[in-house]
Amino acid sequence: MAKTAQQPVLVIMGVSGSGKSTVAGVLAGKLGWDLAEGDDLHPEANVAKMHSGQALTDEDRWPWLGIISDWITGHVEAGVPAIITCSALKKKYRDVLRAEGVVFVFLQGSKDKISDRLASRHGHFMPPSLLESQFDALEEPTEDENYISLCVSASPAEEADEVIERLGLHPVTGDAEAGAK
Ligand SMILES: Nc1ncnc2c1ncn2[C@@H]1O[C@H](COP(=O)(O)OP(=O)(O)OP(=O)(O)O)[C@@H](O)[C@H]1O
Ligand SMILES: O=C(O)[C@H](O)[C@@H](O)[C@H](O)[C@H](O)CO
Repeated sequence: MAKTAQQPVLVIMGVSGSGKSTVAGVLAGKLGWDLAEGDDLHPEANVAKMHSGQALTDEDRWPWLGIISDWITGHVEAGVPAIITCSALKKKYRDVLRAEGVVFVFLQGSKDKISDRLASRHGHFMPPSLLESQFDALEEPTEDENYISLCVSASPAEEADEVIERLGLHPVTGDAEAGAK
């Protein structure tokens, strides 16, 4: 079971299309917490590379993970609870992000399910053709990591409520249900 610190930082992780941005947005609204979108922190060259249909390498990802890690550390040190999205596909990437109070929220879904979602998503730089490489890179979190995993079959509001309930968080609305409306 994941340990929840007084002022946690949640890293919403998973392959492209698993719903990280969507769930993080709903959660941040319900909790009233700071939110950052990991995609917005990529160096421009990374975005251009993905847009052109090429998967990122470890070398491409390190500088980006460094920026995300700094954002996390800033919040941990200031004692400000927060949510950030980051694919965090490999254990060695999560090792860079891990800090006191960090909880990984892994959005887990089948390739078919996520592929359907990507097929109906428009206007995003990440092409659906890269999904295969995302699953190839994925190393699911293991027991020694502070994480929970969520099956991505519920609505975004239900998924957010599940995170709130399982981590014992407190929505600003006073009631997880009320925030879903
Ligand atoms: N719980 C859900 N139920 C149904 N559709 C969802 C759900 N969560 C997200 N979606 C849809 O799936 C698509 C992918 O979601 P989203 O963009 O949030 O994923 P992501 O993991 O942030 O992707 P990326 O890493 O590529 O930015 C979007 O079109 C979104 O509207
Ligand atoms: O690690 C990676 O390959 C990248 O971070 C991708 O996962 C993208 O950032 C994102 O998912 C696309 O929208």
